[in-house]
Amino acid sequence: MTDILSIARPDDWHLHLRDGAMLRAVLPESARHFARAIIMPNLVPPVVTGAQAEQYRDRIMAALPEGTVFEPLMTLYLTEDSDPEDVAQAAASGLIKAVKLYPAGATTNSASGVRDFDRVRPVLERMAEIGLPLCVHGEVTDPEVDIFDREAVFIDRVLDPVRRATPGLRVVMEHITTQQGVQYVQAHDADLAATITTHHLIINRNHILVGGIRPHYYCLPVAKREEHRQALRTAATGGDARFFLGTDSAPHTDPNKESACGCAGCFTATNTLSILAQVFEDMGALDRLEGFTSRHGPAFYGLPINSETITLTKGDPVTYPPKIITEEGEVTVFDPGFPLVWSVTA
Ligand SMILES: NC(=O)N[C@@H](CC(=O)O)C(=O)O
Ligand SMILES: [Zn+2]
Ligand SMILES: [Zn+2]
Repeated sequence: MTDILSIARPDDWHLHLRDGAMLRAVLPESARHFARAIIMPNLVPPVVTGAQAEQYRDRIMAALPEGTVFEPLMTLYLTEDSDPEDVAQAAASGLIKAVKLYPAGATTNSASGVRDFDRVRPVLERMAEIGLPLCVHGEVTDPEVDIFDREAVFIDRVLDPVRRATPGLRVVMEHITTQQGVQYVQAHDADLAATITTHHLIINRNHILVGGIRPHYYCLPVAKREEHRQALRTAATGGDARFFLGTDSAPHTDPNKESACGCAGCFTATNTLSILAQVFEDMGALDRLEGFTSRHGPAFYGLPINSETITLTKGDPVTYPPKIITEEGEVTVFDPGFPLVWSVTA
């Protein structure tokens, strides 16, 4: 039985760091274990231009505790007014590693997102030319579509047509939650990949709703039926390089979660690696953890694998703070519902 595991230092390919006091409080939680992260641009106002991304990157670096090494990989928020030239320049300078597509109204801070896909065609075509990936929040916003079907319908109605219309466009389906998402990735080539979150490997929709409503398990896309969670676990642990970790760790203060209209997002930065080690052990796939956390993502983004390593050790139950204290309020750390026994020891 393996109880010590050394892997290349992980990266997080989908992370919300926010700004100001929240940024200062949550950044150390990610930087402790992760070398790099794709930083989501859904601030208020959103990070749309190269200049805004540069300023945001500087604020992140300024918030980094002394002696900590962490590289934020910046993204731009795609709007109908995004300028293809600005996007291309930000990519050429190495500042940004992707552009993020939010359908307008699909999730937290997505009001500036895309309504009419024809209006972003010039940007998408430019991205295809230069090989810059598009990260997609894949849910339709049509009020007629049931919230549990919004990802599957998005694939048919939006994603597949956009990909056909833009040959060569590299796409990451962010935080997939369905069997349909897994199958869509498997059916295509290496230009299409998907991130999978930690929490979607742990919870299904019952965890949110049975025995009382659990606001800290509410995120978007919302967790689906158990069969979908099983499909995600099989995909994440199966060794296919098109699936990699994007935690989607998304802090909201407790009052904003525990509310009559609670915000969507699970905060998993603190205990993600302990949880993932348990998932991979349960699936008999500990030898594939490194691929998911540390190798597949860099391969897709064309970046080197981190040369440092971290060590996971199985032993006494891991203690972690149930809440992170911020100047804006407390943020509850995701509770996987079982004791964690894998700790990051080095
Ligand atoms: N995942 C979430 O439930 N929330 C994210 C937005 C997102 O990734 O869709 C957030 O910014 O809070
Ligand atoms: Zn999203
Ligand atoms: Zn997200």
